[in-house]
Amino acid sequence: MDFKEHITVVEDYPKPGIRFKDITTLMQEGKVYKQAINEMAEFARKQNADVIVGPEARGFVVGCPIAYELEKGFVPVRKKGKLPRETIDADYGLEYGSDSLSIHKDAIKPGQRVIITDDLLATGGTVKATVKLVEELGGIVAGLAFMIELTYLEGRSGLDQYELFSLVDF
Ligand SMILES: O=P(O)(O)OC[C@H]1O[C@H](OP(=O)(O)OP(=O)(O)O)[C@H](O)[C@@H]1O
Ligand SMILES: Nc1ncnc2[nH]cnc12
Repeated sequence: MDFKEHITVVEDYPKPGIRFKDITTLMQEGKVYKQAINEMAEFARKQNADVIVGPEARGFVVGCPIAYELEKGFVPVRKKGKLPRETIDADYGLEYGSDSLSIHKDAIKPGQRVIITDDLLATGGTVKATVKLVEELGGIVAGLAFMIELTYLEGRSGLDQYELFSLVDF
């Protein structure tokens, strides 16, 4: 299936010079969305995932249905201040800003095999902060799965030790 033709490129959003890859048009097509999730879930299954982790907000859009399909748990990584119990935090930068991400301290058990999912890999700031949180809790990062990879931003660099899967390259 050609997933790329269902992704809309929006010029100069949210800032001049950014070509925003909008997955909402792909999500509107039920069969296309399902097929995209199935392919990502297949990767997670092959990596023997125990649990799926996804960063707010678009990481939930891909991570939750993958977890559901595999009958595994889903752990949300949220922007700082949004999780109600004790957290650990990590700062990060992204293509159009910077922020801080949090995970509940008891969300991952040491030795669990974790797949980190998100809609898109750009600079890699978000996924690297998420990897840091998972590893700090003793999780094993068994793979990283994205719908989209912006290869020109080289977000992969520094992630060579992890299995990385993406459905579509720009
Ligand atoms: O590789 P990076 O440079 O870190 O960029 C990728 C991240 O940017 C977007 O999220 P954003 O922070 O815009 O938040 P949202 O999902 O809440 O829209 C996207 O969903 C990824 O999480
Ligand atoms: N170009 C882009 N399109 C959509 N989401 C993004 N997150 C970071 N860069 C992005």
